Amino acid sequence: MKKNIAVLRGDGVGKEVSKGAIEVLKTIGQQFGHEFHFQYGLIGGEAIDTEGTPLPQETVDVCKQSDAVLLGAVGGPKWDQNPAYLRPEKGLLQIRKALNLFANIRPVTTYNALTDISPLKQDIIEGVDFVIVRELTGGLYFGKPSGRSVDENGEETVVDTLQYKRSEMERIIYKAFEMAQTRRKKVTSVDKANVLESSRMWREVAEGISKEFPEVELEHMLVDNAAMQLIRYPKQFDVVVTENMFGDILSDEASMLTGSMGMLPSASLSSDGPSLYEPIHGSAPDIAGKNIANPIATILSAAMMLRLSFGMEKEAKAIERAVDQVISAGHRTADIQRAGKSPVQTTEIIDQIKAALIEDGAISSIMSAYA
Ligand SMILES: NC(=O)c1ccc[n+]([C@@H]2O[C@H](COP(=O)([O-])OP(=O)(O)OC[C@H]3O[C@@H](n4cnc5c(N)ncnc54)[C@H](O)[C@@H]3O)[C@@H](O)[C@H]2O)c1
Ligand SMILES: CC(C)[C@H](C(=O)O)[C@@H](O)C(=O)O
Ligand SMILES: [Mg+2]
Repeated sequence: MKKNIAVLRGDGVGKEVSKGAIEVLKTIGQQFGHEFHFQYGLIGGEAIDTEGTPLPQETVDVCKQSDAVLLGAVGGPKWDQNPAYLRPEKGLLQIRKALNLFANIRPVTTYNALTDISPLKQDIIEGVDFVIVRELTGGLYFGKPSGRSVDENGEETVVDTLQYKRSEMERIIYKAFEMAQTRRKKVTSVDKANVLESSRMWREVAEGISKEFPEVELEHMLVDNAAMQLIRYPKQFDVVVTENMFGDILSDEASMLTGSMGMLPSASLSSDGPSLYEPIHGSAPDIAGKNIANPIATILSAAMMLRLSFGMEKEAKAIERAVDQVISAGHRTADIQRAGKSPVQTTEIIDQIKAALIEDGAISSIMSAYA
């Protein structure tokens, strides 16, 4: 198969981790006979510096012409004091809107080999396997009005608006039910219905859609409780669906069940065009440029791209198996290494994953499973 992949490397570790995903995709292409063409676009801080905007039109065009988009991460202290329209993160929100990436799928799957670095008891995290379905193009991030003003007494006032259309709630909750149908048939809808009107409508919509999926169990959970339950007993979750900002916060928390922010991939699915794949983490300025970032979240995001955008299930599984092999063999970047053991560098673990694909049989074991 021939596929065009738009690559937005972004800032900080975004560049280092996206390199890993590209190299792994190239290896998969060679091994399975696919032609992946990579076209690069600017986004975030780098785009501000060179083009004067966090999302140049050319980048949007490259993405729209692609079959899927791979993104590293944006942001960094250099741009933290910039006005809102010149923040790297603005570019990320704009590309999500421009490509209608309404559904952000964030799978949380723990690796048994990594339970040794968790402060949680092994039986709590072993076998955790759930998905956060985060609404991505609405809510507080996009509601209007938003901004500052000065009232008649000269006092500064600020407003952000949590706004949703019913149809925006319907499509994301529907997606969650569809996914639950193919999994363990449970949807946990997370909201703050004891306070927010938007959450009360969210609950209504969830109840309505659940009637179309009689075999899927629906439960409602308040977001503060959900934050606690994620740590107390994460195995209770199958599909968690929630609005934009709750999903952002809960997924960073959930990443620690897997050991690190550097382990959690994501897919941002479009309603009408190419989808985008990115790690859930940011540009990690504290470790950028040191060759120590964990590229696995981005490599697993590439696997999601193969599965969800290209229908390449075997290829996706081969990557997941290679990652598992490398971690199980004890090769770990600093964020997931045990105290006293020496970590491997970003470029080393990328090479090890590529080697696991080719030499150590991750591909051949997948091929024989499918034979
Ligand atoms: N999707 C994105 O592009 C995205 C996501 C989150 C944050 N950001 C931006 O990134 C910048 C930094 O934000 P932050 O520090 O709050 O969040 P962050 O996710 O960049 O980092 C949080 C912590 O996790 C660690 N970490 C993150 N990714 C890692 C990896 N791959 N390997 C090892 N450790 C990793 C970092 O070192 C840091 O200690 C900000 O400008 C923020 O807006 C961008
Ligand atoms: C950088 C920021 C706008 C972004 C978000 O909140 O969506 C990030 O935290 C993420 O999770 O992708
Ligand atoms: Mg986030």
